[in-house]
Amino acid sequence: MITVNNLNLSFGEDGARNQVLYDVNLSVKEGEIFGLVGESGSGKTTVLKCLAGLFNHWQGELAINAKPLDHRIDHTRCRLVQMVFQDPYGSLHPRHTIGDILEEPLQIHGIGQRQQRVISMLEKVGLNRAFQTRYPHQLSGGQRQRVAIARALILEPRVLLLDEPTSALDVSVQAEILNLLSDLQQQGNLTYLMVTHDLGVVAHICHRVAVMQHGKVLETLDVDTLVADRATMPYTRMLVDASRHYNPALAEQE
Ligand SMILES: Nc1ncnc2c1ncn2[C@@H]1O[C@H](COP(=O)(O)OP(=O)(O)OP(=O)(O)O)[C@@H](O)[C@H]1O
Repeated sequence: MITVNNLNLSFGEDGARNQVLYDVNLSVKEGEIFGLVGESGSGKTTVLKCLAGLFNHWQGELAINAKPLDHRIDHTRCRLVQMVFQDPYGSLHPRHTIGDILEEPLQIHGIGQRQQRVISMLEKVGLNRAFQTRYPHQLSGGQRQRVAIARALILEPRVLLLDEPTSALDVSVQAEILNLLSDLQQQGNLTYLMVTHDLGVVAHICHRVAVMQHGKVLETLDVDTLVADRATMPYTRMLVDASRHYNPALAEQE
Protein backbone atom coordinates (compact mmCIF):
# COMPACT_ATOMS: atom_id res chain seq x y z
CA MET A 1 0.00 0.00 0.00
CA ILE A 2 2.97 2.30 0.68
CA THR A 3 6.11 1.98 -1.43
CA VAL A 4 9.23 4.02 -0.83
CA ASN A 5 12.04 3.33 -3.30
CA ASN A 6 15.47 4.88 -3.06
CA LEU A 7 14.19 7.99 -1.31
CA ASN A 8 16.85 10.68 -0.97
CA LEU A 9 16.47 14.14 0.47
CA SER A 10 18.82 16.99 1.40
CA PHE A 11 18.37 20.42 2.92
CA GLY A 12 20.49 23.42 1.99
CA GLU A 13 22.78 23.84 -0.97
CA ASP A 14 26.44 23.49 -1.90
CA GLY A 15 28.67 23.89 1.19
CA ALA A 16 25.66 23.94 3.55
CA ARG A 17 24.07 20.86 2.00
CA ASN A 18 22.85 18.35 4.56
CA GLN A 19 21.66 15.02 3.22
CA VAL A 20 19.16 13.53 5.65
CA LEU A 21 17.78 10.53 3.72
CA TYR A 22 19.94 8.04 1.83
CA ASP A 23 18.24 5.52 -0.46
CA VAL A 24 15.43 4.73 1.96
CA ASN A 25 13.37 1.69 0.93
CA LEU A 26 10.15 0.63 2.62
CA SER A 27 7.17 -1.44 1.63
CA VAL A 28 4.05 -1.42 3.78
CA LYS A 29 1.23 -3.82 3.00
CA GLU A 30 -2.44 -2.97 3.02
CA GLY A 31 -3.86 -3.29 6.54
CA GLU A 32 -0.43 -3.28 8.12
CA ILE A 33 0.75 -1.17 11.07
CA PHE A 34 4.35 -0.43 10.32
CA GLY A 35 6.66 1.32 12.78
CA LEU A 36 9.65 3.53 12.05
CA VAL A 37 12.09 3.68 14.94
CA GLY A 38 15.58 5.04 15.46
CA GLU A 39 17.44 7.76 17.23
CA SER A 40 16.46 11.42 17.12
CA GLY A 41 17.46 13.04 13.83
CA SER A 42 17.66 9.75 11.92
CA GLY A 43 15.10 10.95 9.37
CA LYS A 44 11.90 9.21 10.46
CA THR A 45 9.63 12.27 10.39
CA THR A 46 11.20 13.38 7.11
CA VAL A 47 10.07 10.13 5.45
CA LEU A 48 6.49 10.77 6.64
CA LYS A 49 6.59 14.37 5.44
CA CYS A 50 7.70 13.30 1.96
CA LEU A 51 4.77 10.87 1.78
CA ALA A 52 2.36 13.51 3.13
CA GLY A 53 3.50 16.06 0.53
CA LEU A 54 4.94 18.41 3.17
CA PHE A 55 8.40 18.10 1.57
CA ASN A 56 8.50 17.97 -2.17
CA HIS A 57 12.19 18.23 -3.06
CA TRP A 58 12.85 14.52 -2.60
CA GLN A 59 14.30 12.15 -5.15
CA GLY A 60 13.32 8.54 -5.69
CA GLU A 61 9.95 6.89 -6.07
CA LEU A 62 7.00 7.08 -3.73
CA ALA A 63 3.70 5.31 -4.30
CA ILE A 64 0.49 4.82 -2.36
CA ASN A 65 -1.95 2.14 -3.43
CA ALA A 66 0.29 1.54 -6.47
CA LYS A 67 -0.15 5.14 -7.62
CA PRO A 68 3.15 7.03 -7.96
CA LEU A 69 3.20 10.25 -5.93
CA ASP A 70 3.88 13.53 -7.61
CA HIS A 71 6.08 16.17 -6.06
CA ARG A 72 3.02 18.34 -5.53
CA ILE A 73 0.21 17.55 -3.13
CA ASP A 74 -3.23 17.37 -4.69
CA HIS A 75 -6.77 16.59 -3.64
CA THR A 76 -6.46 12.94 -4.62
CA ARG A 77 -3.55 12.41 -2.27
CA CYS A 78 -5.46 14.08 0.62
CA ARG A 79 -8.27 11.58 0.14
CA LEU A 80 -5.78 8.71 0.23
CA VAL A 81 -3.31 9.66 2.94
CA GLN A 82 -3.41 11.88 6.01
CA MET A 83 -0.94 12.68 8.75
CA VAL A 84 -1.40 12.88 12.54
CA PHE A 85 1.18 14.93 14.40
CA GLN A 86 2.77 14.52 17.79
CA ASP A 87 1.38 17.66 19.37
CA PRO A 88 -2.37 17.81 18.97
CA TYR A 89 -2.53 21.29 20.50
CA GLY A 90 -0.18 22.79 17.95
CA SER A 91 -1.92 21.07 15.04
CA LEU A 92 -5.48 22.25 15.86
CA HIS A 93 -6.45 25.85 15.11
CA PRO A 94 -6.97 27.48 18.55
CA ARG A 95 -9.81 29.77 17.46
CA HIS A 96 -11.82 27.21 15.54
CA THR A 97 -14.39 25.00 17.22
CA ILE A 98 -13.98 21.25 16.96
CA GLY A 99 -17.00 21.21 14.63
CA ASP A 100 -15.32 23.74 12.31
CA ILE A 101 -12.01 21.86 12.44
CA LEU A 102 -13.69 18.64 11.35
CA GLU A 103 -15.94 20.28 8.77
CA GLU A 104 -13.22 22.23 6.97
CA PRO A 105 -11.69 19.31 5.02
CA LEU A 106 -15.20 18.25 3.94
CA GLN A 107 -15.91 21.78 2.66
CA ILE A 108 -12.60 21.95 0.80
CA HIS A 109 -13.33 18.64 -0.92
CA GLY A 110 -16.97 19.50 -1.64
CA ILE A 111 -18.34 16.60 0.41
CA GLY A 112 -21.98 16.81 1.55
CA GLN A 113 -23.88 15.67 4.67
CA ARG A 114 -21.19 17.39 6.68
CA GLN A 115 -22.97 17.66 10.00
CA GLN A 116 -23.80 13.96 9.98
CA ARG A 117 -20.25 13.01 9.02
CA VAL A 118 -18.77 15.18 11.78
CA ILE A 119 -21.03 13.67 14.46
CA SER A 120 -20.39 10.14 13.29
CA MET A 121 -16.62 10.75 13.18
CA LEU A 122 -16.67 12.21 16.71
CA GLU A 123 -18.48 9.11 17.92
CA LYS A 124 -15.96 6.85 16.19
CA VAL A 125 -13.13 8.44 18.16
CA GLY A 126 -15.03 8.22 21.45
CA LEU A 127 -16.31 11.81 21.70
CA ASN A 128 -19.94 12.90 21.64
CA ARG A 129 -21.65 15.58 19.56
CA ALA A 130 -21.37 18.15 22.37
CA PHE A 131 -17.67 18.47 21.51
CA GLN A 132 -18.59 20.24 18.25
CA THR A 133 -19.00 23.59 19.95
CA ARG A 134 -15.85 23.38 22.09
CA TYR A 135 -12.45 24.88 21.37
CA PRO A 136 -9.15 22.94 21.51
CA HIS A 137 -8.05 24.61 24.76
CA GLN A 138 -11.20 23.30 26.46
CA LEU A 139 -10.13 19.70 25.82
CA SER A 140 -7.68 17.38 27.56
CA GLY A 141 -4.55 16.26 25.71
CA GLY A 142 -6.12 12.88 24.98
CA GLN A 143 -9.36 14.46 23.72
CA ARG A 144 -7.36 16.78 21.47
CA GLN A 145 -5.49 13.84 20.00
CA ARG A 146 -8.85 12.13 19.40
CA VAL A 147 -9.95 15.23 17.47
CA ALA A 148 -6.68 15.22 15.48
CA ILE A 149 -7.31 11.58 14.58
CA ALA A 150 -10.94 12.39 13.66
CA ARG A 151 -9.76 15.22 11.41
CA ALA A 152 -7.28 12.90 9.71
CA LEU A 153 -9.97 10.28 9.13
CA ILE A 154 -12.85 12.53 8.09
CA LEU A 155 -11.90 12.26 4.39
CA GLU A 156 -11.82 8.46 4.77
CA PRO A 157 -8.19 7.97 3.72
CA ARG A 158 -6.72 4.47 3.33
CA VAL A 159 -3.39 5.41 4.91
CA LEU A 160 -2.48 7.29 8.11
CA LEU A 161 1.01 8.64 8.72
CA LEU A 162 1.39 8.93 12.48
CA ASP A 163 4.24 10.98 13.93
CA GLU A 164 4.72 10.03 17.58
CA PRO A 165 0.94 10.13 18.13
CA THR A 166 1.13 9.40 21.85
CA SER A 167 4.41 10.85 23.03
CA ALA A 168 2.96 14.22 24.08
CA LEU A 169 0.31 12.51 26.24
CA ASP A 170 0.23 11.39 29.86
CA VAL A 171 1.22 7.76 30.23
CA SER A 172 -2.30 6.91 31.42
CA VAL A 173 -3.80 8.27 28.20
CA GLN A 174 -1.23 6.77 25.82
CA ALA A 175 -2.71 3.28 25.96
CA GLU A 176 -6.24 4.65 25.34
CA ILE A 177 -5.10 6.40 22.18
CA LEU A 178 -3.12 3.38 20.99
CA ASN A 179 -6.16 1.16 21.54
CA LEU A 180 -8.33 3.64 19.64
CA LEU A 181 -5.85 3.69 16.74
CA SER A 182 -5.76 -0.09 16.74
CA ASP A 183 -9.59 -0.36 16.72
CA LEU A 184 -9.92 2.20 13.93
CA GLN A 185 -7.29 0.40 11.88
CA GLN A 186 -9.16 -2.89 12.17
CA GLN A 187 -12.59 -1.38 11.47
CA GLY A 188 -11.40 0.39 8.33
CA ASN A 189 -8.59 -1.98 7.24
CA LEU A 190 -6.40 1.11 7.30
CA THR A 191 -2.66 1.10 6.72
CA TYR A 192 -0.50 2.95 9.24
CA LEU A 193 3.09 4.12 9.00
CA MET A 194 4.00 5.28 12.49
CA VAL A 195 7.09 7.03 13.80
CA THR A 196 7.86 6.40 17.43
CA HIS A 197 10.72 6.49 19.90
CA ASP A 198 8.96 4.03 22.12
CA LEU A 199 9.54 0.33 21.50
CA GLY A 200 6.71 -0.35 23.96
CA VAL A 201 4.38 1.37 21.48
CA VAL A 202 5.82 -0.78 18.69
CA ALA A 203 5.27 -3.94 20.70
CA HIS A 204 1.70 -2.84 21.53
CA ILE A 205 0.45 -1.99 18.08
CA CYS A 206 2.86 -2.62 15.17
CA HIS A 207 3.18 -5.66 12.93
CA ARG A 208 6.57 -4.80 11.41
CA VAL A 209 9.16 -2.16 12.01
CA ALA A 210 12.05 -0.51 10.18
CA VAL A 211 15.03 0.74 12.13
CA MET A 212 16.62 3.96 10.89
CA GLN A 213 20.00 5.47 11.69
CA HIS A 214 21.69 8.46 10.02
CA GLY A 215 19.08 8.68 7.25
CA LYS A 216 19.27 5.01 6.26
CA VAL A 217 17.11 1.99 6.95
CA LEU A 218 19.33 -0.47 8.81
CA GLU A 219 16.89 -3.33 8.86
CA THR A 220 13.21 -4.23 8.63
CA LEU A 221 11.84 -6.90 10.91
CA ASP A 222 8.62 -8.20 12.35
CA VAL A 223 7.71 -7.16 15.85
CA ASP A 224 7.94 -10.65 17.33
CA THR A 225 11.55 -10.84 16.18
CA LEU A 226 12.26 -7.43 17.69
CA VAL A 227 10.66 -8.20 21.04
CA ALA A 228 12.37 -11.61 21.24
CA ASP A 229 15.68 -9.77 20.78
CA ARG A 230 16.46 -11.63 17.55
CA ALA A 231 17.31 -8.52 15.51
CA THR A 232 20.29 -8.88 13.21
CA MET A 233 21.87 -5.47 13.62
CA PRO A 234 23.74 -4.62 16.84
CA TYR A 235 22.21 -1.12 16.73
CA THR A 236 18.69 -2.57 16.84
CA ARG A 237 19.61 -4.85 19.73
CA MET A 238 21.04 -1.85 21.53
CA LEU A 239 17.75 0.04 21.05
CA VAL A 240 15.79 -2.89 22.47
CA ASP A 241 18.20 -3.24 25.34
CA ALA A 242 18.02 0.47 26.17
CA SER A 243 14.23 0.44 26.10
CA ARG A 244 14.01 -2.49 28.51
CA HIS A 245 15.44 -0.34 31.24
CA TYR A 246 12.65 2.18 30.83
CA ASN A 247 9.72 0.37 29.39
CA PRO A 248 7.65 -1.91 31.56
CA ALA A 249 5.76 -3.42 28.59
CA LEU A 250 8.91 -4.70 26.94
CA ALA A 251 10.59 -5.54 30.21
CA GLU A 252 7.73 -7.97 30.90
CA GLN A 253 8.78 -9.99 27.85
CA GLU A 254 12.09 -10.88 29.47
N1 LIG B 1 12.89 21.77 7.42
C1 LIG B 1 14.14 21.35 7.67
N2 LIG B 1 15.20 22.08 7.29
C2 LIG B 1 16.47 21.64 7.53
N3 LIG B 1 16.78 20.47 8.13
C3 LIG B 1 15.75 19.71 8.53
C4 LIG B 1 14.38 20.10 8.32
N4 LIG B 1 13.58 19.13 8.83
C5 LIG B 1 14.40 18.19 9.32
N5 LIG B 1 15.70 18.54 9.14
C6 LIG B 1 16.86 17.74 9.54
O1 LIG B 1 16.70 16.44 9.03
C7 LIG B 1 17.21 15.47 9.95
C8 LIG B 1 16.17 14.42 10.21
O2 LIG B 1 15.09 15.01 10.94
P1 LIG B 1 13.78 14.20 11.33
O3 LIG B 1 12.84 15.16 11.97
O4 LIG B 1 13.29 13.44 10.16
O5 LIG B 1 14.37 13.17 12.39
P2 LIG B 1 13.58 12.16 13.31
O6 LIG B 1 14.26 10.84 13.15
O7 LIG B 1 12.13 12.22 13.04
O8 LIG B 1 13.94 12.77 14.73
P3 LIG B 1 13.01 12.95 16.04
O9 LIG B 1 12.81 11.55 16.52
O10 LIG B 1 13.84 13.76 16.96
O11 LIG B 1 11.74 13.61 15.61
C9 LIG B 1 17.66 16.24 11.17
O12 LIG B 1 19.05 16.40 11.12
C10 LIG B 1 16.95 17.57 11.05
O13 LIG B 1 17.72 18.59 11.64
